[in-house]
Parts: sequence; structure tokens; C-alpha cells
Amino acid sequence: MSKAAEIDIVSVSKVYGTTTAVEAISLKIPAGTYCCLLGPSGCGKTSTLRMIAGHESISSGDVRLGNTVVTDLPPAKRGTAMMFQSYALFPHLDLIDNVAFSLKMKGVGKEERRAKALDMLKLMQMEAYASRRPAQLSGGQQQRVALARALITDPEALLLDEPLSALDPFLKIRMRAELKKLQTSLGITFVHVTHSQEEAMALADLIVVMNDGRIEQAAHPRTVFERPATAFVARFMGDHNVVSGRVAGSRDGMVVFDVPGGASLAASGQGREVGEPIDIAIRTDHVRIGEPPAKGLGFTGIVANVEYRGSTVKLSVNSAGIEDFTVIIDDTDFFTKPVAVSDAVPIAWDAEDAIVLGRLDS
Ligand SMILES: Nc1ncnc2c1ncn2[C@@H]1O[C@H](COP(=O)(O)OP(=O)(O)OP(=O)(O)O)[C@@H](O)[C@H]1O
Repeated sequence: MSKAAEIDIVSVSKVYGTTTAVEAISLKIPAGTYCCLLGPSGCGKTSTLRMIAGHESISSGDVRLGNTVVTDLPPAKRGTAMMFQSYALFPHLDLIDNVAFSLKMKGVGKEERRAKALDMLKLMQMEAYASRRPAQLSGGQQQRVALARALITDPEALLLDEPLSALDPFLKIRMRAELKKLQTSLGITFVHVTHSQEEAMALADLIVVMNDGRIEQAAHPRTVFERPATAFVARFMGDHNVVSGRVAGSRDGMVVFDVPGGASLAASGQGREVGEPIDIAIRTDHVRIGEPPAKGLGFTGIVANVEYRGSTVKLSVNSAGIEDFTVIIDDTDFFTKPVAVSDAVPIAWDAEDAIVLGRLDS
């Protein structure tokens, strides 16, 4: 079972009464991709997943799986399988019957479906528990059974709704590695809904950041982190400061902009109009403190908080028009020249490390 299908979402919307949960999103998920739909609560990721699965009707647009338009097909005819957040195992059935359930619904004979269910339990290293009921299993074991049950239909795509949220932190990290291994070995397309950027970064080949029913960015995790497309993405992924200002001019491949409080700062890029409002993102660990800024581009911040974190130290600084700016510095650098709350520290960065962010058309 290594058939994988591309998923093509074409201008898909979901409207519940007066709420538009998903607004004309388009997305191609290449065959064999581990895709994570990532975003805050209510952004529309579960609705999107359920529309791919066929558990929710599509208000407008189309979903294609491989060469088939599945928009109007029932879930069992789509070539997808879904694993639910709560695992949705039947408490009164043993593991074999739980896993074999969808084959029973398809009319597959008892011998054949039980043999296939045992194979799936073996794949998930759960065959020793075959005659147990779900309540006699740990959370991680229940998850493996739920996976076996979803995979028994040989789906071209597996859809997972917050699959790790019921597990304790330790098990979460272990099962995360197992999910990744499973997807790599099966080679099928996985679409995994999560609100954890750490989970998405650890698992995905393709992260789709959603906000308010729309896609803010769909790219490889490294691109999403290194080149966040919008202020929302930069803030949501974390480890970035977003600073807003107005363009003062462009020179030497960089944009110089002024923040309302008076500081002049720089970011990479060109072709901006003077006076245009911009947002920039600068990684918290790409900021220097204590050095006079090159070419006068930087600002002086007042330290509001110092947090020791072991290998790094986190500073929060404020300045006119720049609130709660975070700087992460190496512990050795910090302790060579420590700063304290209320100190005024010069802050600077290399223009090429600061990215000009786009805005979503509203
Ligand atoms: N059956 C429904 N009827 C009405 N509104 C709904 C329904 N399901 C979802 N919504 C609304 O649609 C929006 C998107 O919900 P959705 O569950 O897709 O978001 P989500 O990103 O998966 O959130 P969460 O992480 O909290 O599950 C929300 O505003 C939600 O309240």
C-alpha cells in the first residue's frame, strides 16, 4: 500500500449559517507529502480537513484526490481515511473487530477481514493486544489502534485531526516520531491538523498556516520560519519580533524605515514607496545588543525583563513605538557584559536578517 494521491483544493469555502469558516482557499498538497494545517483555534483547519474527508459538505469549490473530483462523494468512496482526535474506538469490541470494522461495513468476509486486521495490528506492533478492548490500553496504544483502523482501507491519504492532543507531553513526542516514521514508510499523503507550531515544524514537509478562514502561507517549515510571509505568520511561528513603520527610503539593497517613536531601522528589500507602511520581522536570536548600530540604523531600548534560560538569556526591551521587543542572546555573551532591568541598551541587526512582511488582501 504505497499509492499516494495529490490533494487539490480549489477555491473551497465553508459557510455555517452566517459564519464563513473557510474562505475560498486553494491549495495543492503533492502526493506523499506530510502536510500540517496549522493555526489558532477557530481558524478553519478542522473544517478544511473534514471537507477533504467528506464529513462536512463543501459550500463552494472543489476537492480533487488524484484524478478524481471527490466533492460530492461520501467519505468511504474518496480513498481517504480519517483518524479522529478522540480515536473514536468502539468500547465493546476487541482490537481485531475495531480495526476490521470498516471492512465489515464493506461486506468483506470474516476470515479475510480478521486476517487483514491482524496484519494492521502487527504493522503498529499491537498484535499482542489483539483480543483486548480499548479501555485496557494506554493512550499511546489506543492511538496505534486508531491508526491501524484508519489504514486498513489502504487509503491514498490519511487525515488526522489533532492526533496527539490527548497524549501526555512525553508520549506526544514519542508518538510524533512514530507518525513521521509511519508516513515515510507508507509513502501516502498525510494531512494533520494541529495548533502547535512545534508539532508542525517537527513533522511537516508542507506547513499551511491558516488564520480566520484563509491561508496565510503554505511552504516548507524552514521557509515558513525563515521567510514568514505575513506579520501573522511571524508572530504565530514565534521567535520573531514584528516591527511596524513607514518607509523612509531605499539604498544598497535595503529598505530604511522609521518607527513612530523616531528610530530609523533597516530591512532587506527594495522597490518600496517612501511613506508606505511596512511590517518587518526580525528573529529574536539575530539581534545584537550593546554595539553602536552601523550607519545609525538601530534603536535604544529600555530593558523591562531579563530571563535566564540556561544556554541563552531572554531580554524584553521597550522603546517609543517598539513594545515588548525580545532579544535572545548566548549565556556567555550575556554574562561577559550583563545588563539589568531599566538599563538602556543599543539594539541593532543586519539589514539582510530583517524581512519585509506582506499583508493579506482584505
Ligand atoms: N457545525 C458548525 N456550525 C457553526 N459554526 C461552526 C461549526 N463548525 C465550526 N464552526 C465555526 O467555524 C469556524 C472554524 O471552525 P473550525 O473547527 O474549522 O476551526 P479550527 O481551526 O479547527 O479550530 P479548533 O482548533 O478550535 O478545532 C469557527 O468560527 C467555528 O465556530
